[in-house]
Amino acid sequence: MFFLSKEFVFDAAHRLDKYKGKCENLHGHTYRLRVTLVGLPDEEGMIMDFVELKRLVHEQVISLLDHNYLNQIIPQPTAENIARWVWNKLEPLLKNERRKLYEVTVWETADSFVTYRGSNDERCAESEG
Ligand SMILES: Nc1nc2c(c(=O)[nH]1)N=C([C@H](O)[C@H](O)COP(=O)(O)OP(=O)(O)OP(=O)(O)O)CN2
Ligand SMILES: [Zn+2]
Repeated sequence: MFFLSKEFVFDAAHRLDKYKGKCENLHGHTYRLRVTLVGLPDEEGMIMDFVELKRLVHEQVISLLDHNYLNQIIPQPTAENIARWVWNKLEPLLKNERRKLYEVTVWETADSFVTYRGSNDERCAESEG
């Protein structure tokens, strides 16, 4: 099995509702996003063409989030909720008979990040973003 990843960067503003601290105030981050697929190469030797993955993630995610106010798009936009939102956007578009989305990682700062691997891993009832 192969794992294929591509990373992206976007800048956005957010605030965390009911957060007791500085993050309740409007502020921004340069977010980093990593999308990872798992699968087997096709006859061209690719799980997925990096060029096509870049196009898809830009179209479905980056173009919506970059230089935007995340609270207008994702309720309570923590790194967790952003990662799940990205997963929900991309998962149906990436799967075929040889590959599927494996994980989504969102860095809020250089040393703070969350990885999401889909609803099978979730144990809590949550509101979908
Ligand atoms: N589990 C989570 N915890 C926090 C999140 C989150 O998304 N998931 N988000 C925040 C805030 O957005 C905050 O901006 C992040 O704060 P922090 O990690 O402290 O980042 P800083 O760069 O501001 O850290 P400094 O050490 O002050 O430079 C909070 N928690
Ligand atoms: Zn923040």
